[in-house]
Amino acid sequence: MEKPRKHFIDLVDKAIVAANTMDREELLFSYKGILYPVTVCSPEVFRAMESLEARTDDVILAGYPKSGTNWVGQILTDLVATFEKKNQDEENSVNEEELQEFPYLEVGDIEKYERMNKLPSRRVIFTHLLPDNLPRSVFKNKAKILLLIRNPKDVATSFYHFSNGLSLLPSYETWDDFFIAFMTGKMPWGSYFNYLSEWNKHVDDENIMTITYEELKENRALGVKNIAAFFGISLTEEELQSVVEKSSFQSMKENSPKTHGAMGSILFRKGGVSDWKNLFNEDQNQEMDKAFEEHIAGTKLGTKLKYEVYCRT
Ligand SMILES: Nc1ncnc2c1ncn2[C@@H]1O[C@H](COP(=O)(O)OS(=O)(=O)O)[C@@H](OP(=O)(O)O)[C@H]1O
Repeated sequence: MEKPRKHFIDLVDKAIVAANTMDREELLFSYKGILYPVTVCSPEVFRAMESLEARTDDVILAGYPKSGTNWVGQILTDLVATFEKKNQDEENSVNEEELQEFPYLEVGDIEKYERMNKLPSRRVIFTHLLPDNLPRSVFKNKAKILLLIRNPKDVATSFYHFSNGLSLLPSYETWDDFFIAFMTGKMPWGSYFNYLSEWNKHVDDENIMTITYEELKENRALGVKNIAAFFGISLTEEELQSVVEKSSFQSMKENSPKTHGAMGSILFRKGGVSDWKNLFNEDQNQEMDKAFEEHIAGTKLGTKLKYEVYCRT
């Protein structure tokens, strides 16, 4: 990921230019009852996505927006690239530049999936989508999925700052306005509580591993090791250590002009745990605690989130 990701940066830059000419009300569209940004998604692309032929050796990262998908995505991309590099003979080596697609499955053009069907393994794919909105072949062909979740108060906090920083998303005059929209699911990619409930139905699938943002924060080296083992990526301690080092917040932020262009300074914001304490008032805390109790507490994903540790005052 050290090389500039031109395709990524170009796509985001074009979307920013388009969004700058639009009214706030025009920025999102609804597809199957869920909102998405018009500048990077479209119904035509969602329909074309069904033609993706998922493979058992695909490396899929699923995470709601702001749960750390760019972070874990970097870890996965680096793990796969390191593994492929040492296992590839020179003659069959492929030009990585030509192979690059925008890493988020649902972002691109209608021909993207036909191109992806021709890419060699292993493909690394990120997505913010609900399980039911993924191409059916993902579950049918038992592609491996790493499900990333983050405590809902920090997700909301991160989403608020991102919405106000990036013109692709509707901005909010106040945190209180954003909080209402978040709690009522009027967010791009839908409600986070619904996201957790829907993915919770798959949590026991043998091809799914769940990891939390907070556990990765606490022990990145262990997280990287577990992720590599789940995908059957066998690397030396030194190689793993290099992946760990390159995925520190500091290192990714410094490298972000090359990897993310203008969006980098907005995306790599604080990269920590508990920033929600700077925004939530007492009523909002109670409202989210109640929603968590109603929708997620007691489920496997709910337990994994350690709400008592990360979300109580
Ligand atoms: N290396 C590393 N370590 C720790 N945290 C990191 C890292 N990289 C990104 N981040 C933080 O992840 C948040 C962005 O989440 P996403 O990448 O899922 O955003 S997006 O929805 O795909 O735009 C966003 O969280 P906040 O800082 O709380 O806003 C990023 O800072």
